[in-house]
Amino acid sequence: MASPPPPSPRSLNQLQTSLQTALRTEDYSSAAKLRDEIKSLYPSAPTVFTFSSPPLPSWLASRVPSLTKYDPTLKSPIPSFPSPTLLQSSLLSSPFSAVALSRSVTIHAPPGSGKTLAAYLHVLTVLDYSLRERCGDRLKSLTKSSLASISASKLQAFSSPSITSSIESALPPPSAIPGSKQPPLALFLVPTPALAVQQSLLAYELLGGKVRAARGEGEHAYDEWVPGDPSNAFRYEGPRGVRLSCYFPDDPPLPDVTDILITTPEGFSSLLSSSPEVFEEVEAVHLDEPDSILSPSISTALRFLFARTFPTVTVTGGTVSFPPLNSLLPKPLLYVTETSHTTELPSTDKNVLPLRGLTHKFCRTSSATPPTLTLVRLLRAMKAEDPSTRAMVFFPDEPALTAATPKVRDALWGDFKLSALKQSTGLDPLRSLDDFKTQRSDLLLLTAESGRGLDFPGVTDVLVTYSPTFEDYVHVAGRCGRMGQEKPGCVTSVGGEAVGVNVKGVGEVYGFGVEDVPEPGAGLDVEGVMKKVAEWGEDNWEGGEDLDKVRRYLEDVNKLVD
Ligand SMILES: Nc1ncnc2c1ncn2[C@@H]1O[C@H](COP(=O)(O)OP(=O)(O)OP(=O)(O)O)[C@@H](O)[C@H]1O
Repeated sequence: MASPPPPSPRSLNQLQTSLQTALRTEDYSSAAKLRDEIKSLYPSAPTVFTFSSPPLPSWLASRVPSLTKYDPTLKSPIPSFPSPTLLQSSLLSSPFSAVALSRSVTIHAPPGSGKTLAAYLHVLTVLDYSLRERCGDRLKSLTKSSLASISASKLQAFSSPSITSSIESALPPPSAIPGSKQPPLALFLVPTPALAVQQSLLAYELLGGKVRAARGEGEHAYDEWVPGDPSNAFRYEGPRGVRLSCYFPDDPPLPDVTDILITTPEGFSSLLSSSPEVFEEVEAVHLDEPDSILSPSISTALRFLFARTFPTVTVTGGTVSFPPLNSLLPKPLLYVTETSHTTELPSTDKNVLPLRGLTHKFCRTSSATPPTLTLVRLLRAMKAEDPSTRAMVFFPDEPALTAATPKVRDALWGDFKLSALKQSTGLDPLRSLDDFKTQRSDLLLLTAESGRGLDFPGVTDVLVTYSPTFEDYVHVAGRCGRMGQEKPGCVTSVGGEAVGVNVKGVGEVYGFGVEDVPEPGAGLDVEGVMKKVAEWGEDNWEGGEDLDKVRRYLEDVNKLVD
């Protein structure tokens, strides 16, 4: 059997994050070294150093670098997007304004490389004229009809962007817009409701909104409303009052005025059958992760839509099967990767991208130890070695996730704060996501399906408890080691022999080696300690720590062994 390939180089995501940190902290000598390292690894990659490059409308070019995000280790917010990633650079330096503005762009890059922002930049550039015209007309008609009576706060609410969603209540409700119907100009199709909400918040901020939240704890506490914050609405020059809607099946009807619709394939199908007129003015369509959203019926519906409204189509994917996509998309196509932009059709069916910079491990569970016990022991060992461990554990489906959650929560009490993302049965999936995102929890249990495309800061470890498809492995592994994270990511598969064979198979296709790690034991001589405790009596026992370990061992056996 072929020996495993050498370990991947330091991840591009990590290098770019370190470069942005060096620039922010004005450490220019490190910045120069990092820039040279990136250049030597990707000599032919097109580079654009700022968002102020020609294809972006000026309001968007100034908005993007002004947005800020929370970093738990710092007192004040830091820029979310100080400069383009290599992928965004590649898109910005491509002839997208000339070739692809009225056609399609496929953006294909590894997880965590900044595809989402790239897609929104592209779609908002395509919509620039129509959005400004629509929003400008709405404001004009409001001020004309009621300028004398309109209050400053009403005007402000009207000219701020808004999100309508049945599952997101953190933002103020949109003010009513009098007058005729204005159906969506853009349709975003994403795999899950959670991802739709996550993306709508990005779009909301790009379009002049600010997601207000008290962040941080103790000495790091601050309110995101910072006086003079460059991302506040006063400095925003783009279209005002854009209406975003996240729509899901069984939601109330879509608001009459919706400029941008973000939905799942199920939401799209349900709208298409109940009110097809909603799609009559669509100028731009974004398909996120085509491999997971394009069923035959969705493809047929989209083909019909493309033939009627001739939209520009933007596709983003970490894994992309090209033949079905190419037969669906309007021509000509532009293919953008981190290192190239080309109109040449990719020669392979699936463009395989390296999963750089991640460590991949396999822990084989013996038949004597239940997998959940091994999982718990692994997580404990990770936390003991590095208290900043933040982990995501993937289960094959919701029943397996639901069965494991209470056991893992009890067993790891005191080690981890746990959230579980149960898409269909959970009480509040968004609450779980928010807890993990804002670092109120440091362990998230979920399924590959519900975790598609979700972005969390600082995830050091991903644990996989089953044999995913090769594509799913790429997606779940890609939840750690993302842009914005300097710590390396580690993916550990836990299970029987078949799980090991599967992950090693993925490694052969994607070019990474898999390290075998031993199953963690109880960490003590249980029988020896029990014997001594029996001899000495519990009250006279002096090896206190060992006794605690024995107690924990017995608790684990009770809770985790079925
Ligand atoms: N220019 C930038 N500078 C700094 N951080 C960025 C930049 N662009 C994106 N990011 C951050 O990088 C992280 C990953 O981005 P994003 O979620 O777009 O990745 P992706 O390629 O869509 O991943 P996936 O395939 O998992 O969906 C996010 O936290 C995002 O905010």
